[in-house]
Amino acid sequence: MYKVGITGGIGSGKTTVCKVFEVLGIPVFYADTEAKNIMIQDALLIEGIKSTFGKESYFEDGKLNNKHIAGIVFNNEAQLAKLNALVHPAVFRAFDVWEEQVNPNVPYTLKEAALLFESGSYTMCDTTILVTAPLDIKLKRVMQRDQVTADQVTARIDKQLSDDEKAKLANHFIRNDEEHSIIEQVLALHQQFLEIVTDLQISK
Ligand SMILES: CC(C)(COP(=O)(O)OP(=O)(O)OC[C@H]1O[C@@H](n2cnc3c(N)ncnc32)[C@H](O)[C@@H]1O)[C@@H](O)C(=O)NCCC(=O)NCCS
Ligand SMILES: Nc1ncnc2c1ncn2[C@@H]1O[C@H](COP(=O)(O)OP(=O)(O)OP(=O)(O)O)[C@@H](O)[C@H]1O
Repeated sequence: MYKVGITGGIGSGKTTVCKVFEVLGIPVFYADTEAKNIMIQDALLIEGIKSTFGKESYFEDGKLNNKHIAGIVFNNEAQLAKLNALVHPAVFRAFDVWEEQVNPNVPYTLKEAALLFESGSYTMCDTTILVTAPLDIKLKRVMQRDQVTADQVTARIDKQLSDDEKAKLANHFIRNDEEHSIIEQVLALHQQFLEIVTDLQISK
């Protein structure tokens, strides 16, 4: 199955863009959401997180204490590396299981991941899309969506590759600012992917 990786900095709008692809019938694997599911379901991972970041990493009802973990890892590179090393391999495995179960008649699948390039998972995709938006728009969107401060958003931005670095690795681009329509850009890319997949099938 042809695999398209999609990424973008915090608040760039990658999830919003993926919802448009879903309307076109394209299955999307949401790595960030999956990471959160695994973090409350996988007993070994839960143990690893508790022993690394403390028992307060979980509430009594088993829910993840996002704020506690975010407060530690986004202020300390070494702690973030530990969290990534615990969570990312489990997310890679979950993607493989998900791919096996996808309807084989769909033309391609999308993998949405905030850290597609940083984690190296782009190497397992056939092509990639980078969603970009100006910094002031990203800050405004995330502060409004998550009720957080500009400093909290900036702490995460600082832990991700810059858009310039990501652009060197990306194959396709979607601009999600106030001047460009996401829908038109998604439709154009969808058409391109359908043509690529058809060409690949003919040359088989
Ligand atoms: C630290 C956690 C608990 C904070 O939860 P919170 O609800 O505040 O954030 P959420 O998961 O919705 O992520 C929002 C955005 O933060 C940024 N972000 C999340 N994790 C990371 C990370 N490891 N490194 C850099 N940025 C990150 C991304 O832009 C992401 O889209 C959570 O992000 C987490 O468990 N992260 C580790 C897993 C991970 O790496 N996920 C991302 C890719 S699989
Ligand atoms: N073109 C747009 N116009 C208006 N609001 C938008 C647009 N694109 C995204 N948003 C809003 O901005 C916020 C961030 O978008 P979204 O959640 O899709 O970003 P993301 O890149 O997935 O973020 P994160 O990395 O934090 O998961 C959301 O509240 C979304 O509804």
